[in-house]
Amino acid sequence: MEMRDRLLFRQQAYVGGEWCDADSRETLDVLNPFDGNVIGTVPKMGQAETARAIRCADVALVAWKAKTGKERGAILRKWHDLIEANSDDLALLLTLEQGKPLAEAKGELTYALSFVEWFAEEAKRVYGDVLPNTRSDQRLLAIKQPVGVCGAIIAWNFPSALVTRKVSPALAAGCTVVLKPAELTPFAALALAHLAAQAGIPPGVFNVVTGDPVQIGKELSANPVVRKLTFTGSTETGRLLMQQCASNIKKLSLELGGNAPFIVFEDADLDAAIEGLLASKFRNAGQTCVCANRVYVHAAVVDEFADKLVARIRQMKLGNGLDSAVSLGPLIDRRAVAKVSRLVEDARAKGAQVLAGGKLQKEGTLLYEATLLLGITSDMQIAREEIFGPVVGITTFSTEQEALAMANDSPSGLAAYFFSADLERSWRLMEGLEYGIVGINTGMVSNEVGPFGGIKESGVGREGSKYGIEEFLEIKYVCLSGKSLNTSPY
Ligand SMILES: O=CCCC(=O)O
Repeated sequence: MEMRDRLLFRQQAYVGGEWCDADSRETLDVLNPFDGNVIGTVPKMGQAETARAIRCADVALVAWKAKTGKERGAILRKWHDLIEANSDDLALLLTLEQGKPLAEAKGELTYALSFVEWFAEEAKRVYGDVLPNTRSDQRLLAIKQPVGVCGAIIAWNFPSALVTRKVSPALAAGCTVVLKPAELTPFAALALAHLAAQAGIPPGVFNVVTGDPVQIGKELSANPVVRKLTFTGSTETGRLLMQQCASNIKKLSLELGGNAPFIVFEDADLDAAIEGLLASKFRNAGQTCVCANRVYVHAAVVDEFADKLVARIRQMKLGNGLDSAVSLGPLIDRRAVAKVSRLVEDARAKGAQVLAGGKLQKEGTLLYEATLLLGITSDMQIAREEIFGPVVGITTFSTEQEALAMANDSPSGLAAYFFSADLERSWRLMEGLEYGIVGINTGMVSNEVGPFGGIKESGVGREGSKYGIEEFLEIKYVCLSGKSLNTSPY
């Protein structure tokens, strides 16, 4: 399969409107997770190049924030249209570097586009407020202004959608951005930067630096010119970035790990629950922060649920994402395989039944089979850790209180799901779940309209939605005082 426009395959970083190499000329190899072949290389940049990109973003900020929201929105709309026109190529690139099946890669592009479209429109809807006076010789206002230069660091699991979910609201608000894609999946972001340039996003407004995550992350958090850092990735890295940003009290948005409970009550539509679980759990081979992670099924229906689920799991085809029959791609790297294998082996050793999968399809590959484990208990590692792989582990419960207590027994608080036909129970559960996102009778909650984000150790801030642009705006309170204001004859 070939790309129609090879120019989208950029192997240099994009800084201040120029395509450039690392000062050292060093590069990093990017591998196809399906076969381990090198797809290409990107510059191994560090602190100095990041500082340069920040300076470019700072210079570009003056003119970009001076544009009206409508003008910025129109440029974002052009970016949207170019991404749409090139989405087959972009999806191909995504499958090559990330491994997800091509149909899912196309789905990710649609999802990525939804954020650009949404924030192109939101750009013109940034309102302030006229506040009630406390004195008759004063007038009070709250106006909203762009935060300034923003750093963005994204994960490897959604290399396109995470770019647009962060960059579109930032640009819409009038901020400029220096983005670091994941070392494992940099090409999607570079292709999007290429299209941004074509769309007329001015030099320096959107910069992409590739390379050493530690050095780039340190500079983006320590450099005082960067006024906000937005990050998607692990809780561990989020905690470190939060500490680094504390030195200059930088504004932060963190989309961190989840450990989503998925509860199936005895009154649920079991077929719908199975479809919901498959959609949630096996999206991107289970490598999604909102994936169902701990599955709780009521004792009265667990056997029927497990039987039906095994049948559906056995229909899944694992392999090369470019093969149209494949519904499950490889894991991202050896570390991911090691983690999934450790969790499955620990559960098996402690008595879990393996009803499907439970191993690599072939040693030496990253192809981990869709797996179903029954009899998960709280002493097993899989009951506490985020799996980030195609493994369903079922725990049985008997009462609503028990299910809710187990669901909330986690330091994470991103997404939670449950299936029930009982309206009052649904309302109770929705309120009781300590999560930023709740899916009721669905396993798919992500879209541009819903505020995406977590509570507890899953992060701070919200992305997408009407709230997403607020993360890139500061409120300025204005108090205008004047003697003639209270003597005005009008
Ligand atoms: O894993 C992070 C993003 C997942 C999503 O946006 O649904």
